[in-house]
Amino acid sequence: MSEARTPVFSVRNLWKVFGPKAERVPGSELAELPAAELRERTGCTAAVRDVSFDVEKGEVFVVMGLSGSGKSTLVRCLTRLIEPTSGTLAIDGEDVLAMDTHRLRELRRHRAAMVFQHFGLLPHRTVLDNVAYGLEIQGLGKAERRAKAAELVEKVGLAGLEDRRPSQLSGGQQQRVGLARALAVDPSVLLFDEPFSALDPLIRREMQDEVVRLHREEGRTMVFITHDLSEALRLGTRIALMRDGGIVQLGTPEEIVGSPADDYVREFVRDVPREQVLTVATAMRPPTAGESESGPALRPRATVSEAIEAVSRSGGPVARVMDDGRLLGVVDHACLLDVVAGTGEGIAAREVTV
Ligand SMILES: Nc1ncnc2c1ncn2[C@@H]1O[C@H](COP(=O)(O)OP(=O)(O)OP(=O)(O)O)[C@@H](O)[C@H]1O
Repeated sequence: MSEARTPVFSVRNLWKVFGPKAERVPGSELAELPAAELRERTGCTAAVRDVSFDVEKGEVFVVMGLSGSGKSTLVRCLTRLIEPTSGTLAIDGEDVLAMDTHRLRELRRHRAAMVFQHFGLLPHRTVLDNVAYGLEIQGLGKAERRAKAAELVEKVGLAGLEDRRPSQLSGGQQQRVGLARALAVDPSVLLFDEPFSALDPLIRREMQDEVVRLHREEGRTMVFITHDLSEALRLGTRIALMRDGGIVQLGTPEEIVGSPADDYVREFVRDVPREQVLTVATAMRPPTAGESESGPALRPRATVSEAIEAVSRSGGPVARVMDDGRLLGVVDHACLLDVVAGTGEGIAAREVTV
């Protein structure tokens, strides 16, 4: 595998079982038991069950699921804040389970920085010093770390508040300090544990925009835990949907909403406005004679909702899906309505390579 393609995290057959003699569960017939029966017979809880995935460089990998599905345990296993029971785990190709204490500390400080829901700020330090803290433990000189911290404070939109203490900030502002502090060490991956769930909806939205912006501008790799489906759909390059410790589906927002893997996922995404998630690349069909000449042009990533607007504004029968001047297909009223009504053939049947 070439270096550019090495995943940031590579996780295979990972288990975390809490309880007495936990290591006897993975791979045995106990592993097949439903959660309640396993608990009854052994006193153990399988918080993470045989999970495998890669986190690719530059993606926002969302871990989503209801309370108790195993999200926090899984993400804490990635830096061994929780020790996995079995399986393999690598960061940038390096075996995390083989790391000694020193190397692990280095991993958590420099390579995989965590942003928590409870910001974990130092109450007696100013905003600037809280951000500089991560650099202090890295051994940077005072002037250098204050300059770098000031830059980051500005980046997360807190310029002017450098000298305040955390208690003098709103929840959203405190969360921005936490984010700036995590960014200060320039980690290869940022891990977010439900960072915005305590914030009110407007501030939460602002923070989500901040994550989208960071991702777009810096291509940061992020692992983001949430139990909120709309947050997952908004932020995720891919989403791992967890249930009872296992991943029931891993895919793009469009795949999860357009082709749910089973009834559980289908129920989970039932109320999602499909036209806002599914793209014209999914909805389109081949053009018939004459259709390639006119009609508004859309990018393949345009949502069905945007296509509906374009078609209705143009008054014509179709919109064309174009990529770099190349016609990929067209969408007409019927294709678009199929998506809204959920009566289409589904992504798998229709998928067109773009
Ligand atoms: N230290 C522990 N000892 C025993 N069981 C635990 C421990 N930590 C977590 N669990 C159990 O593991 C399962 C997964 O918990 P986890 O906190 O990972 O879920 P979660 O999806 O992050 O939930 P939430 O959204 O509520 O934070 C739950 O059944 C939980 O009770």
